[in-house]
Amino acid sequence: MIKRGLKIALVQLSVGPDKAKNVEAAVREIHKAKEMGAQLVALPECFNAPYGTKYFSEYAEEVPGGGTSAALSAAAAAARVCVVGGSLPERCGPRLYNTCTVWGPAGELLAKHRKVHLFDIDIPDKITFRESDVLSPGDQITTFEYGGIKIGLGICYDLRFPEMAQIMADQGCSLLVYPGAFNMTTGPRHWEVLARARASDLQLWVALVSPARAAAADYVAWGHSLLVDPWGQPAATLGHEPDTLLADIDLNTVEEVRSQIPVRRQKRNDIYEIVHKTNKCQTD
Ligand SMILES: O=C(O)CCC(=O)C(=O)O
Repeated sequence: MIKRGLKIALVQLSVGPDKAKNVEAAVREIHKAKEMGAQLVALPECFNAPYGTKYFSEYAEEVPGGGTSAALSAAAAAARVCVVGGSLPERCGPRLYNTCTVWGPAGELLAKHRKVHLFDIDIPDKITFRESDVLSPGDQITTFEYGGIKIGLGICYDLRFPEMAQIMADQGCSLLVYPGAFNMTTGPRHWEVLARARASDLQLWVALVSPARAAAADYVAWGHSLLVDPWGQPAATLGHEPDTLLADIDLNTVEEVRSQIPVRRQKRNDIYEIVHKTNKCQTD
């Protein structure tokens, strides 16, 4: 069988308060990943700023147009790789978004995804977080093609919404990439199980990319960036230190699982259905 696929790198960056240093580190890791053979390099959620509602406005930039977008575009072009640029706080007029950009190997913007589901939770004595105090939600589902693979994008909390992943699978995705930063409460409980649920339900590859854990940060990320195969099995995983996961996405595995367990054809669309409502309002 001819091997069809893509070598991907998930870069578990250490993120601190110095934006320029964060972006420089990301660029350095993109080049290192390319040297290791990666064709697609993915960064974590909020990779250019500490994660927290009090930081979003200070670190926000126009996307594209800001310095971080320019640096990612230039790095993708110089390394000739596809870069899934984690996420960064985006400023658009009076609004702020949590936004992922994707850059092609000529430095072109291939996709832009604004986090659709904002992270608002309250677990007493553990974690209370309200992104919606400062961020606006995106209103579109985002997919793009690279290296013959259709890829779907979500950001962190988006992972909890199976309908969104289902629509991306229905649109032909074989890989879903979620830059994310789960925490020390929900990380150990849900990070891996959610990735495995999406992968096994939809019979596709799922990649989660976290920042490295920084014990002194206001928000302590769980780490454990992870790739799950279309059987729902972890194919590779990191600890919580800064590190890069390098792995092959094999498209044949998608077809193998889908033909051997044909749930996609066995769905009962006569009794249930998921509907994608395209939203024509987002203009920028
Ligand atoms: O869903 C979770 O438990 C964590 C989500 C999160 O940290 C985020 O959306 O940034």
